[in-house]
Amino acid sequence: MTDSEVRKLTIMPFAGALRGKVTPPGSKSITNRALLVAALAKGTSRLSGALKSDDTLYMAQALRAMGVTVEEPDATSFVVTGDGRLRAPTAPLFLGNAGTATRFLTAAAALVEGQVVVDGDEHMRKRPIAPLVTALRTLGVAVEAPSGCPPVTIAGQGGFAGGRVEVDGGLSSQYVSALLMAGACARGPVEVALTGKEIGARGYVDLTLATMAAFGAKVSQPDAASWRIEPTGYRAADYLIEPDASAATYLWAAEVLTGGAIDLGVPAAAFTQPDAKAHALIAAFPNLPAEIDGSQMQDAVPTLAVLAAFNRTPVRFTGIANLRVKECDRVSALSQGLSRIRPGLGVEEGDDLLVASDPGLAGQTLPAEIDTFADHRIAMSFALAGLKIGGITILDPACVAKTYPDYWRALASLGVRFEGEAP
Ligand SMILES: O=C(O)C1=C[C@@H](OP(=O)(O)O)[C@@H](O)[C@H](O)C1
Ligand SMILES: C=C(OP(=O)(O)O)C(=O)O
Repeated sequence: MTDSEVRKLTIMPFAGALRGKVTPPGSKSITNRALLVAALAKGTSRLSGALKSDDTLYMAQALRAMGVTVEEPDATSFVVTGDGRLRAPTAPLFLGNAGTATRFLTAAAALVEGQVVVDGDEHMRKRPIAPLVTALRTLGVAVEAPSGCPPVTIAGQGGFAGGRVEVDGGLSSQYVSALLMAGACARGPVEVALTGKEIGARGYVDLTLATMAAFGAKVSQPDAASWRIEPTGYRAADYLIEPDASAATYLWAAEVLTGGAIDLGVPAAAFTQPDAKAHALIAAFPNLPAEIDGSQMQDAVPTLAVLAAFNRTPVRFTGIANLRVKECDRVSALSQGLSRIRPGLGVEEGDDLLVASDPGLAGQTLPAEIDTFADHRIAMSFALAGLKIGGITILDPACVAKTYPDYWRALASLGVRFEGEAP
């Protein structure tokens, strides 16, 4: 059976405690940042511990299409050789549903001499990019995105002068990261300022700044809502990418749900990514707090929401409005999936998600087909419910390839069994 033929996967409940060792793959966020800044550097950079998945392979492929040499000597390394310039690709850049690749390359395309079309799949074509387009125009970049979503057409003029730009990072912090990374290659200093004080997940901007610094960029922060980037360009570097914290949340949750012990090979405190904050909450299970603000650990919300279904008391998720513009509308997908298990288990209240917990769900058989809406995080989080409830079937399980192609193999290595062949 090929991956595309695997339409559904039923998780067999796991009676005991999950034990074993699973190393999460490399961080998607850091891999795609490092690939881009390495491509903008002069010389050869070796990225190790990298993620190889749909999102990072789309980024690598797009960089190759712009004249950068990106080699893959093994399953977790990229060797990137550039001459400090990106060239105009001969065809549109197709980036699937990779938000990072799409937003980061939209800004970097301003450095190209010639036209670049940034496009994605039907899901990406519904994900907003207008705030980034507006910001790039302020910097004098000729850019069009008629629908407010990809495709985006950039008429690159080989760079831009620099100056001050305001950007609304409310819907996505990736707009800010995109401007920061491209900013180091402008002809003069760039000041990026937030229009509001709010930003979806500030930790991702910190991740951007850390990667930029590792490749020689100089960024100062005049105040909490603005950054000044010097026109240094990037220096090639060897860079070790840490494991993916969002991927780790499924393993942490599987551990507490089954009372097991899974060795991730890296302590939670060692992660620098925002989702590592979820570890402390997961460790509190089955006594999760009555309210969880998901704004600073957004990609961990699906994990926490499914875990919350087994908590002692209900949990309200707040600060998650922008989950509606991720790979799918995650607020809706989570409430629908939970309510398929039991009506009313997940309820939307405005942009909040209310999970009506019930520890008694564990051990029951409640057949439910979970529509993943092609969203890897919906697939991976609802698989956790299947560890405790009989009859949980994940539709389109191959969608995990976006960020964690080995997910089903990782669960199987811990002893989890499936009905249907795992992709
Ligand atoms: O910068 C990044 O690497 C990311 C930022 C977050 O998105 P938004 O900034 O769009 O909320 C996160 O959900 C995404 O998976 C990765
Ligand atoms: C939101 C996500 O991805 P992206 O925005 O990078 O497509 C995610 O991985 O959960």
